[in-house]
Formats: sequence, structure tokens, C-alpha cells
Amino acid sequence: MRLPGRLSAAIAVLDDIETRKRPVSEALKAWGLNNRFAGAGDRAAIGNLVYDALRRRASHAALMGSDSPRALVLAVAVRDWQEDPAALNESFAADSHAPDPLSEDEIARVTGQLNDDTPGWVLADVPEWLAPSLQRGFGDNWIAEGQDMAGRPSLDLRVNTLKSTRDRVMKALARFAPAETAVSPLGVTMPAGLRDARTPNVTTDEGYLKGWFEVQDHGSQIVAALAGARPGEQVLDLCAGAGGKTLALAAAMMNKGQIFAYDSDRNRLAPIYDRLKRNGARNVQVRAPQPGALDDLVGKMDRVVIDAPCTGTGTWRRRPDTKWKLSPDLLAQRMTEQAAILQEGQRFLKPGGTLVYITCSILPEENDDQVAAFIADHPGFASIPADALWQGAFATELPDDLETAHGGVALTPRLTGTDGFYFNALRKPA
Ligand SMILES: C[S@@+](CC[C@H](N)C(=O)[O-])C[C@H]1O[C@@H](n2cnc3c(N)ncnc32)[C@H](O)[C@@H]1O
Repeated sequence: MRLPGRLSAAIAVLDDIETRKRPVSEALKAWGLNNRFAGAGDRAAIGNLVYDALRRRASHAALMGSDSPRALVLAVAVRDWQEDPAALNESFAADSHAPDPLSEDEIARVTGQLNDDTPGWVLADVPEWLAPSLQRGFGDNWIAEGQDMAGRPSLDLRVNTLKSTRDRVMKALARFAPAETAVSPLGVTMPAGLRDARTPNVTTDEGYLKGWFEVQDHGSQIVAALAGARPGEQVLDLCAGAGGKTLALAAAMMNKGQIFAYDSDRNRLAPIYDRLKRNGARNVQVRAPQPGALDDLVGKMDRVVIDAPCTGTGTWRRRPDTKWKLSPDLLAQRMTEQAAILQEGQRFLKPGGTLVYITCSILPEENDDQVAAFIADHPGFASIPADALWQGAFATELPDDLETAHGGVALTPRLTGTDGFYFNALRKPA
């Protein structure tokens, strides 16, 4: 397929997402199944067009005067993929799978600029209702933060030190030109490509199958390292999910001590068993959800890690559709869950133990606000200074702009080139 056909396909996929309220991945998969002639390169390019359209949906739509799938895809082609509209129209004329040619009005719009009256939330490509919250969290930088959250993410890997080294992994993946991550000493990163670039398929690599590395965003690696789990400790991973953080904690503990991995959702927990095996993580006891599953751990843990359910606003680069689906009700629901899990998690700590609170959200309501409310309700708990944790984990100074008002650490695409993450470690009084 040439570009015109790929543009038509992206328009059809966006149309399907809108009319059938389908998740993006499902709509892309369905398109692939119905168009088996399309190769892997075509499918990747169409996926890139669709995701790019959703990443900057608000500003594309404002410029085009329409949020129709066609308007969004034409905006991606010109604004993001740097296609020249006249050249596009020439290629459309020569391709029977092409969309209709761009009209004069469309060309004028797509080559124009957003005017000075454009609202901040459009410039930031974020939902209008979240603008005050982002402004509160990021001050004058909130538009720049939003814009970077509308970019493409890198592909990051965490080297599993139970089985390999960074040098070995970098050599095994040399064909993808990997680089070392800026902060984590265990990370390997491959920058996002432009236009129709394909994301390297590392999970079919022999090294992956042998457990040498896991796919994990660099921000997730940083917060897992900041959690500070040490060999020999008793650690409860209360929201373990598929085990991304659990595996990092097991490696940091060098398989010594004990991690209890729990999640209230059996289905989310299910992949953890295979992952533990592949990673050679032997100090993890998975506790499936059932009444009393954690009763024996009350008051006994050195560390409780809460990788809390959240809005996922820090992962907008990867799942831009969720940006536009998020609602005030869903945010309120997550906040209620977070407060309850913090309350639940602290019960398992022994005196002097550490409560680690993590979200992949960039909203203050889910981050500093939760910590402030928890501390107000639990006198004696206090944040462990973030600079000391950072120094301990990475042997470098904590960059000033990463520290939050309540002693947490905030990571964002703009600040650290990672997904958005929040971290705060609270010590229980001894
Ligand atoms: C951010 S995800 C965890 C991701 C995982 N730690 C990782 O690194 O791959 C949050 C998890 O919290 C779980 N969860 C939600 N409410 C919970 C509760 N009350 N107790 C335990 N887990 C809960 C969800 O099922 C979800 O898997």
C-alpha cells in the first residue's frame, strides 16, 4: 500500500472507533483481519496515523474546523508527517484507494496556524475539564507538559539483573540501535521513530524469551528503583497486576527475602506466574484474591508498595484514546479507591516500615492530594526525603524540578522523557 491507501485506511479505522465505540487496538486488529493483503509495514503505518490523530485530536480539530476522521488524518499527514498538500493531491489522483482530494478550504486550514485566541487546553491537547487541574499541577508549564504528552513514546526495556547485564542485552539487540537510559542503570531505550516507523518487536527476541529483559517504561523503572526494596526484606506488592513492578523489586532484592504479590483482580494477576518463571524470580509468593488472603501479613511488612489504580493520565502517549474518554466520575472513583487502598496498605506495615505510593497519573488529585490527606489522617507518617531516595537509587542528585510540594517525585515526558509517574514513600512511626 502507498500513503494514500494508508490514509484511507486510517480514516476508516477512526470511523469504526467512533461509530462502534471500539478500543483502538481492537479496531486496528479488525481492519487487519478484513484486509489480509496489507503487510506488517502497512498495519504499523496505519496504526501510527490513528494514534497520532488521537494524540493531537483537539488541536488538529481546531485547525481543521472539524473532528471528523478525515479532518484528523489529513491534519496528521501535513502537521505531523510533514506531507505537502499539493503533493498529496497529486498522489491521490494516481491511487484508486486514495481519499477524496483536499479541497481548497482544507488546504488553507491544514497549512494555517492556530490563532492567538486558541484556548490553552487545545494548545495542550488535553480535555478541557482537566485544564485547571493540570494548571495547578504544572503552573506555567502546563501547556508544554500537555504537548509533550501528545508525542510518541520510546520503547524502554529493563534489564533483568537476575539473568543478564545491560551490556549483554544491548549487544543482543544491537540491530535496533539501543541506547542506555538517562537515569536507571538497568534501562535500555529505543527512541520513537517518525512517520511510519515500526516499533521493534523485541518480545520475539531470544533474550526476551530467556528472561534477560522486560519491556518497561523508564519511568516505571525509576519508581520501582525508588521503592528501595532491599535483599532480605518482607515486601507486600498490594496492587501487583501483571507484575511489572514485582519483577523489578525481586531483581533489586536479588531473590532474597520475600515479596507477597497480591491484586484484587484475578485476571490482571494471571500473567504474573509465567513472567516470574521467565525472569527467574524465586522470592515471590503470589496471593490470589480471596477472603483473608493477606490476614497473616498484618503488621509484619518492612515495605508495602501500592502501585495504585489510577486514571493512567501519565500514559496518554501510549493510549491517547483514554485521554478523551476520561470523565470527572471516573477520576472521582479512582480517588476513592486510592484513599481506601492507602488506608488498607498501612495496616500491613510493621513499626518503622515504609509505605510506597505510586501512580501513573499526572493529576495532583491522585498524587500529592492523596498523600496530604493520608498524612492528615495518620499522624506520625511522614514522607522520606525524595533527594535521599534518589541519591540512594541512582547515585545522582534529584533534579529540582522533579520534587513535588508534598515531598514526592513527579516524572513526565517533558521532564524525564518517560511516561508520567508519581512516587512518594511514607515512613510509619517506629
Ligand atoms: C496500576 S495497576 C498495577 C500495575 C502493576 N503493579 C505493574 O507494575 O504492572 C493497579 C492495579 O491495582 C489493582 N487494584 C485495584 N483495586 C485494588 C484493591 N483494592 N486491592 C488490590 N489491588 C487493587 C488493579 O486490579 C490493578 O491491577
